[in-house]
Amino acid sequence: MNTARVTLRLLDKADKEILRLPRAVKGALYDFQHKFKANPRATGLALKQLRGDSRLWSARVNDEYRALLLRLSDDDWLIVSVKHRKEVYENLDRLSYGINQVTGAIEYVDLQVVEESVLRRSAPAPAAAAAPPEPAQAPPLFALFTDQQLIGLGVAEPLVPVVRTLTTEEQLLGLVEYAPQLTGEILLSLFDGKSYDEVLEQVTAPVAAPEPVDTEDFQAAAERPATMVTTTDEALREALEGKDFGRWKVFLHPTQAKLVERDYSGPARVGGGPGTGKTIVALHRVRHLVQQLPPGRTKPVLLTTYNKNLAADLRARLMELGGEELLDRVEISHVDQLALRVVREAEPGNAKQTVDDNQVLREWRAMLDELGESAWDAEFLHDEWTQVILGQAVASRTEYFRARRAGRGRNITRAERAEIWQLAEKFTQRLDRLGRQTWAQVAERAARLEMERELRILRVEKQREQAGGRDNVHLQDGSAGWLRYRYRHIVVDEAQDLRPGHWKMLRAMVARDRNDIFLVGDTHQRIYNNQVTLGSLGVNIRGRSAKLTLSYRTTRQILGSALGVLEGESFDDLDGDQESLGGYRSVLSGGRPTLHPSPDWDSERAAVAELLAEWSDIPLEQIAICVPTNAMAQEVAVTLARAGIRAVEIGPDGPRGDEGVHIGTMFRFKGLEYQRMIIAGVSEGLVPREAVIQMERSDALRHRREIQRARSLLFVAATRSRDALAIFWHGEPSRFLGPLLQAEKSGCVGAAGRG
Ligand SMILES: Nc1ncnc2c1ncn2[C@@H]1O[C@H](COP(=O)(O)OP(=O)(O)OP(=O)(O)O)[C@@H](O)[C@H]1O
Repeated sequence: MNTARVTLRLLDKADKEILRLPRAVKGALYDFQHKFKANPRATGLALKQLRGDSRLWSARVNDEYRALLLRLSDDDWLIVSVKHRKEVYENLDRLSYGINQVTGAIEYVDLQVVEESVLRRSAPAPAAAAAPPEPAQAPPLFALFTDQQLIGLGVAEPLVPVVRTLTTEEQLLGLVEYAPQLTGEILLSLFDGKSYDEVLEQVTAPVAAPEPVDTEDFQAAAERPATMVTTTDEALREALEGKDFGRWKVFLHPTQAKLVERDYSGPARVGGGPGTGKTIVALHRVRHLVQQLPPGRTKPVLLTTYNKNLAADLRARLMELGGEELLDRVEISHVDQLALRVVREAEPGNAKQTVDDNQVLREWRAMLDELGESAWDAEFLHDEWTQVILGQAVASRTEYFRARRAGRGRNITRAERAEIWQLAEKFTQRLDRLGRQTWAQVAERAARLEMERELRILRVEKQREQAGGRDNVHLQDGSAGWLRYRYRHIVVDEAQDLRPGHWKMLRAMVARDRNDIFLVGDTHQRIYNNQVTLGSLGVNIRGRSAKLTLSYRTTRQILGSALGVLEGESFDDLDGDQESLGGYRSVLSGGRPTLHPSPDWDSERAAVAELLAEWSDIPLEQIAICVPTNAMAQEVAVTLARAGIRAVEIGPDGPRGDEGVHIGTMFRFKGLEYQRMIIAGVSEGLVPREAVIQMERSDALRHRREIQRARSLLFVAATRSRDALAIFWHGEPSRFLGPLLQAEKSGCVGAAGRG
């Protein structure tokens, strides 16, 4: 059989129509693609060119349904739609396809389908999300822009007349559902108030074709990342299987695809707001790197992140993406585990217990109490020790006198440094005596060990070079293993929360070569105090930094409110410069976040239980409740139990059970995602904590840093939700809710379910 020569692809958005097909037709479509690939001209398929059109063909899926295909070249075919037999020939003039001049992507538009979708939404409906109430005769939405401007931004040309008819947000959403991806992004950005220039820069430029576009060359167009297509059977089968079929596996956004496939001359970084698919990009990048490897049985690619939970999630998703075959070439490990392994490998006798930050703080407090030392607080000393002394691998008192304390808060005198040094030394000895070590110590130790190892590797390489490249130099290290870099590529997720020691360790684990380190992260979501400048840690990302801006998770309404939480803060880019969320957007729409004040904590919990009862239309596991403290999480659980609502707490290792609404502190929600989300206890004094508020007078810099961290925590919590977000508080609302409350007062926030 000559199956290899036929290529059959599926265009993004065609799957939307396909999902709506009757089940039996989906099954038939799956069989169809096999038959088609075996022989497109088999009589049963009745392949024929549509009247008067050179590229559009139809083929028989079953008695009733036909696939519409674009013929890209001889035997390269693209499914653009699957329609009922009767509809295929009726509206041929309403079908339009072409290559977008701006992006070079293949676009297919069925005007009939788009117009019907707009019309469906034209019925008078309750006022939608961010829009002001519609006047009786609303003006066209895009009257301010000329056709040429819209087309120049990348709007699909055949849709421009329909765009002209839109007067409401609902109609616009109707169009966006069936329009090519870029058209939707552009129109929603303009609708949300962005200027022409902003859209050009933030939406169009990142996906514009770098070369002049030949609008007749369909095969070249199919290969561009801008054309969102899939080819494999597996992907098509997934697409046919159901609603939640994992589009992330098959239809990367063009900006995502470019980052996945790019060849980088060194370390590269991808930033971007929550839900923009950074993790998805990291997973695809891993697969891409593995595909470039020579055959073998080793694991030269490391995929790492900052905690156990997230690492387990990465493993599960990578398995989904590429199965065992992919996992066989990738080591997945959370970064602390990796560091601990390095330390244990070097010190097999090290049986120390590694303790978390809470335990260490308790130990600091105990020591200060015993010493009768009241001039210093445990948190300050712990941070100073971890970030300055361990973070910069400060080895002596003299070095500590000279150490940089950038971003560390209040200035300290030389005499104070001497005191801190002495206390830190005492503390280290105390931990040693107790047979304990902290994760920061482990990271620093691992970094040192790996850096020494790298030096040995470099020395050997040099000797070999001097020996004229002959391989007669002993390459063995002390443990008799071959001395070489541990990995060929390292991919890091949630990079914003790694410690300096982690970065130094990772840097030394991989040769400084092309595509050595690929990291994704968002500093707006940094929830630990690990601010780093990657350049100073040997990870030079300058000139290889990019940003994703389209959220696939949250609605525009939730995203807008979440951004309000960050108002007034500035954030770094992991490398000493500033980073913004400019261009951050979504094409998903839904209700506005709702605000629920209560007089006290008891009534707030009762109100939470009431809302949950209203939300009984979806499984409880799709809902989460996020609160500021562990104690509050437990209290909410008790209230819910009394109301007969099942709940599970999220611990450090994930949810502690299978059934029920998830409850946890804000720290636990990183990397998670829910259909609906409740954030409770967002009161002043809890978010931010009273202790942080008090710092304003005693330590202004630290106060500012902690305020930023508290904002980030709330931002992370608010952006976990896909469809609905409800914010509860009692007493005075958190200062971070200011912009939301303001918006509500001025009528820009919806009243649904307001408490
Ligand atoms: N190209 C895509 N097609 C469909 N869904 C996508 C795509 N990219 C991402 N998603 C979905 O968007 C959601 C968020 O993706 P992901 O977790 O990778 O985002 P993130 O940027 O890492 O978010 P966060 O910073 O909040 O952890 C996931 O449900 C993912 O499946």
